[in-house]
Amino acid sequence: MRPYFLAGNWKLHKTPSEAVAYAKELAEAFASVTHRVMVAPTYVCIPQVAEVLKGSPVLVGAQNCAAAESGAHTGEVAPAMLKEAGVDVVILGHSERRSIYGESDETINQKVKLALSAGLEVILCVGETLDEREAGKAMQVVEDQLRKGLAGITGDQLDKITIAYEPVWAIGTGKTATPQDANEIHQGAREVLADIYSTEAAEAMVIQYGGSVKPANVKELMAMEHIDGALVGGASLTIENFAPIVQFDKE
Ligand SMILES: O=C(CO)COP(=O)(O)O
Repeated sequence: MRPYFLAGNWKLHKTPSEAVAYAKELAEAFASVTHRVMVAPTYVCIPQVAEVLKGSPVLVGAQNCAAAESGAHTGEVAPAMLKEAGVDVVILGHSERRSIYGESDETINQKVKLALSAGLEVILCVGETLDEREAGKAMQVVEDQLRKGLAGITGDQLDKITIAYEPVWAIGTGKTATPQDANEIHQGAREVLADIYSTEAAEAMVIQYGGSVKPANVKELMAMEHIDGALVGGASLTIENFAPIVQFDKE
């Protein structure tokens, strides 16, 4: 059985004081949570949020990292710096990093390698745009992003990697892929992973769905065979929305 992994990506939201107050609510709400849970604040909030979540099962995420370990990279934060600041998991290859900041698969692959060597876990995001979906190329895009993002990553590193399938057209739009459509891509992604690594390795990999996940649709998404969790944006920003998502199977 793959463990469910529910993650919140706060994107460009919450000041340090707001983040700390919210982290306290999360620590209390998820003190005895059974699934894996993570929240990813902005860089400046990480040390304080990590302090609040110390001893809690809620993992600390970062939304990005530098593609270098140190040096002349103004404005960047290196994976080892994140690790020391209390980060457990880094989200890489998010569609907003790809589209707004022009990150290529090669840069993302470099980040994946550096993050793993710094002792961080990685959530590697993949997903097609609306044009690509309408052209019938969704699976092809996802396959390409997986192969390039994981280039040079060995089978024994896979337990530190989660894949997040986030169709770009479903992010922040209120449009969700149907559970069946999402499951189909997740299954295809698992077949790609089986081809690169092995069936056993692919079966063990956690694949999250992301894109307008909310309390009202989380249950049916999580019921699908190949959907093992969620990467949540907007609905991860309040306890009212995030708690029922994380505890989707609680009566
Ligand atoms: O991009 C996302 C998470 O990384 C999804 O965002 P929304 O849940 O706001 O659609």
